[in-house]
Amino acid sequence: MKIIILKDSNELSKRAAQILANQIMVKPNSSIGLATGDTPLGMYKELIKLYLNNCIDFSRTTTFNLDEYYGLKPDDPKSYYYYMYNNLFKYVNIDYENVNIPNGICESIEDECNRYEKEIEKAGGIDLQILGIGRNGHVGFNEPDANFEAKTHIIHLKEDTILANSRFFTSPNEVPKKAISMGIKSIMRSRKILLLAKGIEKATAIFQTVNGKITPQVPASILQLHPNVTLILDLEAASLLKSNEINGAMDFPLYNYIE
Ligand SMILES: N[C@@H]1[C@@H](O)[C@H](O)[C@@H](COP(=O)(O)O)O[C@@H]1O
Repeated sequence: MKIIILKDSNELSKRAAQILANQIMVKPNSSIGLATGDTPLGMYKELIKLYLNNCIDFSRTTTFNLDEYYGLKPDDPKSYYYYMYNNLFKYVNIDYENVNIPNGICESIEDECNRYEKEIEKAGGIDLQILGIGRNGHVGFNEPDANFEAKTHIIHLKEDTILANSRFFTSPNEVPKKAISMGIKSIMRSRKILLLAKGIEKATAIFQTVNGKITPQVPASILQLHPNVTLILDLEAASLLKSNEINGAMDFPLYNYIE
């Protein structure tokens, strides 16, 4: 694991956008795995700026979103389709043919999950997967007690996730109880992974991800087994990491990574 600690979320967003833009510059037909939530919003803003400055061309890029709420239509303002459209896609030259987001209103969940995995395969796998992290250590919507062998599947959301995500809804009751999410196996097959975390409420999950034992109770801990993972953290999310506790996760003492 490579860990980059930056002083605030603006710096985090800029750095993440630079890494993503570099991936597309080096390989214009890259497949990029995208995440939603509050954390990557700044990165999407930075990507739009880079696009408007002619620094990035999305025309040959394929995207795969990690997840979608089950039961929400794409035009529902709470859906992840709506989020992606309004926070990135409508501002850049992405070809909608190349945009993939699980269909939250599919007739058959099984068919939809199989279809999604086939699309990832057809695209040649994911080159760079962006991840956020839940405060309980979930990635995508792979909740604690995760099945590390799972590909795209339906997930029953935990109470903590429903509560945490209720900030985007008018009340916790409105938050869908299920979601379709790429599984841990789908995520672990990505060639590179970039996990972003900011804020003190992510500090424990980050500590466990980097330093804890690999366990389905902390789904993100499986990333310790991935050969090419970079964590970009702000100071608060990194605040529980201490250089002498990091178990070789970093090549250098922590302070070398604070920029
Ligand atoms: N399914 C998403 C995750 O992909 C995201 O990482 C998490 C954290 O979101 P935030 O960045 O808003 O804390 O929220 C949701 O549960």
